[in-house]
Amino acid sequence: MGPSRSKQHQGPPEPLDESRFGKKRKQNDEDDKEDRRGGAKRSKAAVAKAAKKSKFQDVQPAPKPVKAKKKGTKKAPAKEEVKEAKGSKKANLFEDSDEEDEVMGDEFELEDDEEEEESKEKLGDDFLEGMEESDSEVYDSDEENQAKPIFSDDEEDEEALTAANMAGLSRKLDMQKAIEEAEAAAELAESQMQTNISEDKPRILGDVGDEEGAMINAPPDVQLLRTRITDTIRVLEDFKNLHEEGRSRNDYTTQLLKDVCEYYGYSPYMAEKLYQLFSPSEAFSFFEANEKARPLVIRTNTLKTARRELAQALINRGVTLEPVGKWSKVGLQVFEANVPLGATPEYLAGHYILQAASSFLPVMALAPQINERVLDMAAAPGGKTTYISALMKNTGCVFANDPSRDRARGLIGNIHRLGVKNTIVCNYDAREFPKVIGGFDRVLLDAPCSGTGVISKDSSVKTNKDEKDFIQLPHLQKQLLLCAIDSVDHASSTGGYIVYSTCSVTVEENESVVEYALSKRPNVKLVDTGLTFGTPGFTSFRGKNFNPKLNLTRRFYPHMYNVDGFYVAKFKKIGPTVTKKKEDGGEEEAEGVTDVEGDEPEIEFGGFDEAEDKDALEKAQRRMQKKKGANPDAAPAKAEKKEEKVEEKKTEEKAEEKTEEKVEAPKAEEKKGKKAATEKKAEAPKPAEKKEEKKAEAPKAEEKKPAAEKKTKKDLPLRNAAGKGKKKA
Ligand SMILES: C[S@@+](CC[C@H](N)C(=O)[O-])C[C@H]1O[C@@H](n2cnc3c(N)ncnc32)[C@H](O)[C@@H]1O
Repeated sequence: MGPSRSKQHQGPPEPLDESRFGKKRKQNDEDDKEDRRGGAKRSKAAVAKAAKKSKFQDVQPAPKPVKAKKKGTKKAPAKEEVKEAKGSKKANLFEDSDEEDEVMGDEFELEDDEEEEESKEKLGDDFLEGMEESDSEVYDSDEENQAKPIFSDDEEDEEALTAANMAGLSRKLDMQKAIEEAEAAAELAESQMQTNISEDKPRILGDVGDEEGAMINAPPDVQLLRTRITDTIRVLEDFKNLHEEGRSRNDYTTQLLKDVCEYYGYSPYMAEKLYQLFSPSEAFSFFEANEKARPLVIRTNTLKTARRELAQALINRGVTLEPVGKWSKVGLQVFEANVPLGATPEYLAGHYILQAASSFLPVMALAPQINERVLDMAAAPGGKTTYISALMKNTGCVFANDPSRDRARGLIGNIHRLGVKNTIVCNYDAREFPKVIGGFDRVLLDAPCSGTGVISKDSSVKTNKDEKDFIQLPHLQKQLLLCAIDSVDHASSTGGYIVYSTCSVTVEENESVVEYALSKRPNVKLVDTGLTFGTPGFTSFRGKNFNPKLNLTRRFYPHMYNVDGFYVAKFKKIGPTVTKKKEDGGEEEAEGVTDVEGDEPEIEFGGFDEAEDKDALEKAQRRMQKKKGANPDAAPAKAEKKEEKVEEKKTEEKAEEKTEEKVEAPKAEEKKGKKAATEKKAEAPKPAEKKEEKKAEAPKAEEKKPAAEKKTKKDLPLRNAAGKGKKKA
C-alpha cells in the first residue's frame, strides 16, 4: 500500500448528519446522554416523543447485515479521539454546550440576541442571505453569513420551532438512539481490533497443515463470521504480534476475503478489487458503509426559490430537515418525511430535486459562470445539468448530452420541471464531440462507470462486474475524456476547464483514466478542484506511479464522509486542441499541439486512435486470460467461436442501423473527410471570437446534424450506459 492510501482529510470534513451524531456521541460520556434525554435545554415534548418508535427508517434504512448488538460495551475508539483532538469540528444538533456553539460555525448561526429573536418568528433572516449573489461560487467561506442551526438546542430557539420541528426533533432523538445501537456493534468490533495484548491473539486459521483454508469454527453463523472478520483484520493490522505460528499475511488475507464474500455478498473478484484500495481496517469500514443507505438529500433549485424558503415550506409539511453542511448552500438533508418527497407541491413546482450530496461535487468543481457555454457530456437524468444551469442563473448555454433516449426523457422532464431555460438537449455518443460542436468554456464528463461508489444503492455491483468491465469501461472513459478535452476552448476568457467524475472508487476508472489523458493531451494540466473535503487521488497504486499532480484530484468515500463514493478531477486546458493532420492519401501525422493557429488547413479534432486502443484492449484481455490461467493463444473453444459470431452479427446489425441513421442525415455523409474537417474547424470558435458569436453558433451546430461518421462500437456493459441512442432528442 502506498502512502497515498492513508486517510487524508482536507480540512474539517462536513460529513452528513448521521456521522456527526456518531462522532459527537463519542465525545460524550453517559452523563451527557442523560442530559440529552432529560436535560434542561431539551424540550419535554421532544423527550416524550423520543420514547416512540423511530420512523427514521422510512428514509434511512438500517444496516443490512446482522450485527452483534452489544449494548453497554461502547467505547470511544482511540482513532476517533485522535481525530477529534485534531480539532475536527463536529456540529451536533443535540449538543448544548457553548463550546459547541463556537465550533458549529454553521451558516445558520445568528450573530446576536436581536437576530435570535427574529429566528423565533422565522428561520433567521440571514438564513442564506446573499445566497443569490454568491451562488456561483464553489463554497462559502464567509463567516459573517453564518447563522444559527434550524434545530438549535437553545431553549428559546426551540420555542420558535414549529410543531413539525418539535416532532422532528424527537424523531431525531429516536434516530440517534437507533444509530447509537448500530454503532455500538461497530465500535465494539473496532475496539476489539485495537486491543493489542498477546493473550488476545485470535485463533483463526488453525494449525499449519490443516486443510487449506480450513477454519476453526466452520460453518460459521453470521455473528461468528463477523467476529472472525474483525479478528482477522486485527491480526493483519498488527501482524507481527498477533499472527499464528507459521501463517503468512496471505493466509489471513485469503481467509478475510472469503469471509467478506460470505458476509457481505461480494464476488471474490469485487471483494479483492475493493479491498486493495484500503488498509484492512479501512476496507472493513468501507464494506460496512456500503450496507447503510446514505442520507436523503435534496438540492434547492435556486432558479425558483431560496433554501430558507424551501426549508420552511417543507417543515410546514412535516418534513424534518437541516442544511447538508457548510460546504453546500443548496443542499438539505431530510431526516423524515411524512409526505412523498417526489410529489410535494414544492417538488412539482420545481423548487428542488432529489440529488445525492456527492453528486453536487463535480458541478461545484466545474464552477460554471454566468454567460458561459458549457457541455455536460453524459447528462441524464440531469441532476448536474440543472445545477449547472442554476449556477449560471439560466444565462449562457448548456449543451446537455446523453446517448440514451430513455434517459434523455428524464433529463428533459427535469429541465422543464426546474424551469431551466438555457439548455439544449442532444443525443449523441459523446465520442462524437467536438465534431458535433466544440469550443466550450467548460465541459463536465460525469462518465458512465461501474458504480462501485454507490453499492449501498445498487448492491448488484457486488457481483455483476468482472475483469472485462474494468477493461472496457476505462477504455470508454478514456476516449470520452479525450473528447471532453478537445471540446474545450483553451482560450476561453472565463473558463477552459474540464471536470471528470465518476461514482466509482476503482483506480482503473479514475486515476488511470486521468493519467492517460495527461499523457495523450499535453495541452491540459490538473488543477485544484476547489472542493473543501475529499481524499487526494492516488499518486501510486500497487507498484504503478502516476503523475504527482494526481494528488489534486479528489476521492470521496462513504465511510469517511457518509456520501456516495465519488471521484472528481479538474483540468485546465492550456493549449489548443490536440490535432492531427488529416490523411490525404498520405501518412497520418503524429498528434501534437498546434502552436500556430490556422497553420494546418486540414485538421481533424484530436479524437482517439482506434488502432492503438484496439491493441491496448487486446493486450489487456490477454493479460486477463493469463491471470485466469487460460492460454490466450489457444484456439477459442467451439462455444466461444459461436459467441464471437453472434457478437459480430450484432455489430453488423448495429452498423446497418447506423447506416439508416446516416440516410436520415445525408448531409452528414457529405461532410465526411476533408470537407468535414474544414467545416468543423470553421465551427470551432477561435480564441479571439467573442461569446456572443459562440452563442449564435450553438443552434447552428444543432441544425447541422453530426457530420461525424458514426463508428461501430460494441455494446459496453455500462452502468446506465446507453444502448444505441444516436439521434438528437
Ligand atoms: C453517471 S450517469 C450520468 C448522470 C448525470 N450526469 C446526472 O448527474 O444526472 C452516466 C451517463 O452516461 C451515459 N453514457 C453512456 N455511454 C455514453 C457515451 N458513450 N457518451 C455519452 N454518455 C454516455 C449514460 O446514458 C448515463 O446517463
